[in-house]
Amino acid sequence: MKELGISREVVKPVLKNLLELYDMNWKLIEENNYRTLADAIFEPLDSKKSIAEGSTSSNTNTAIHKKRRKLIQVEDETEPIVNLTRPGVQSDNSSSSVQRKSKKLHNINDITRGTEKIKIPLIDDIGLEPPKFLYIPQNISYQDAYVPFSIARISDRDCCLNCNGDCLSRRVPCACSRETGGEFAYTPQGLLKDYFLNTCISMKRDPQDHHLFHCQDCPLEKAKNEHNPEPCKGHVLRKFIKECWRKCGCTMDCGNRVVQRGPTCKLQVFSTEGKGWAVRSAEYLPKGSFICEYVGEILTNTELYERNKQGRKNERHTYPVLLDADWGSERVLEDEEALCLDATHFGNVARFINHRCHDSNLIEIPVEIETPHHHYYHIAFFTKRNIDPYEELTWDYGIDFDDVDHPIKAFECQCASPYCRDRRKAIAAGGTKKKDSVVKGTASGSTSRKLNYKQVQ
Ligand SMILES: C[S@@+](CC[C@H](N)C(=O)[O-])C[C@H]1O[C@@H](n2cnc3c(N)ncnc32)[C@H](O)[C@@H]1O
Repeated sequence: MKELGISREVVKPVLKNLLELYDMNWKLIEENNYRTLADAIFEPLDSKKSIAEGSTSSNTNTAIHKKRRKLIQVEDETEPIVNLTRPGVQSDNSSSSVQRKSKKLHNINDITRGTEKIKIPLIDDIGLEPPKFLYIPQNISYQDAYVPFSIARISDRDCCLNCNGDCLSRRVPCACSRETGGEFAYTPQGLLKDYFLNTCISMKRDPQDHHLFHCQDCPLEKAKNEHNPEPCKGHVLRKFIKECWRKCGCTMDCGNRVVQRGPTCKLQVFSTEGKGWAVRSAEYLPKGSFICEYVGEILTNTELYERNKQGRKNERHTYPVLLDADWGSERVLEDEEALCLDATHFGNVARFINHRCHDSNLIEIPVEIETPHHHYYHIAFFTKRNIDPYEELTWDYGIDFDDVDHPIKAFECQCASPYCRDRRKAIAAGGTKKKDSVVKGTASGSTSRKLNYKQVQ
């Protein structure tokens, strides 16, 4: 304790109380590197500080937290973190299921089980239920999804067979830059270029200002109401990043291969009060940094609908992501081509990233890697601005909190954004927000309210 700058005078009375409480059993106090003692010292300090700051945030980067983190070393849990429910039965990942259940802290040294190049610890300060899922570093088809990767399906126009080394250092950009207008989306430092990132941010923020594609037979509307679907509300034709791949002559170090190399920053999963598990980075991240992909099972929309139906009564999904960036460009999509990613049972670190309305610090961008056919693609998260160490990483799920028919039911949003779209909270608090202050039409039929958000961007 002295090493942490805690004086004898502070330790002594706490220790005395603990010994009395534990019938002089030293073993209980020594366990986990004197964690009980540390908790007993820090907890009253933590709560005093939160009261003084009027804050209940669990991730406040205070000196106390720093000291405590130093002491509480992450245990190496050799047990797999899975306790997988049988296929088809949803595990409950709603915020209610991730509430504080016991005082036992579930720290894990590396949730990836060595499947990523980096270790991703799970740090529990408050005693949350451990997550029930299996970590996978890459997407995998559940059953019916049609995801054909083949050399023959990549034309010579869609790859750079004759390149070698690093495509970014070529004087004339190669064929793989065509998707991004003849310029690569990445800088030599591996960040997304500003112009590209800013266009993606603007398309997400103001979809109504961009071209919407309307499907003739919208898979989303069919999932909501199979027999009498409403007309398609429109999908934004999203901008894609295109990375070099197997048919390209460049090396794995080529600057146009960022997402496929996997996460590299110091990510951590941590516990929060109210939102369950969350993700942060232990290091500073400049604007345009790649964080991770959204990895999960590749499902057809029908499979997702079936899963929702089965799980509806008592359990909830993590938030599945529709791969709808190109849906409207085809007249009718076959069912096995309308896909989504579901990270409920199998997923990567992205399944822990929480939602924040409008001013989230991450944005999800479609990435073409193995196939030029946009029924299937990757979803990659990039930072929208510079991010300080230990800031929670969030993205806007695009939820329409008013859409009661949506296959995925919205949760009660606790994002704390001044632009929060969840009107139920405002109404419960006696607010009088009117329906006409809402503008329909983001991708996936989600809703966005017209606020002064633009002015703060
Ligand atoms: C993709 S998961 C995110 C990780 C999740 N917190 C966990 O512990 O597994 C989505 C779920 O997290 C919770 N969640 C995410 N963002 C939230 C928010 N802004 N407010 C409340 N709950 C949130 C909801 O339960 C949601 O269904």
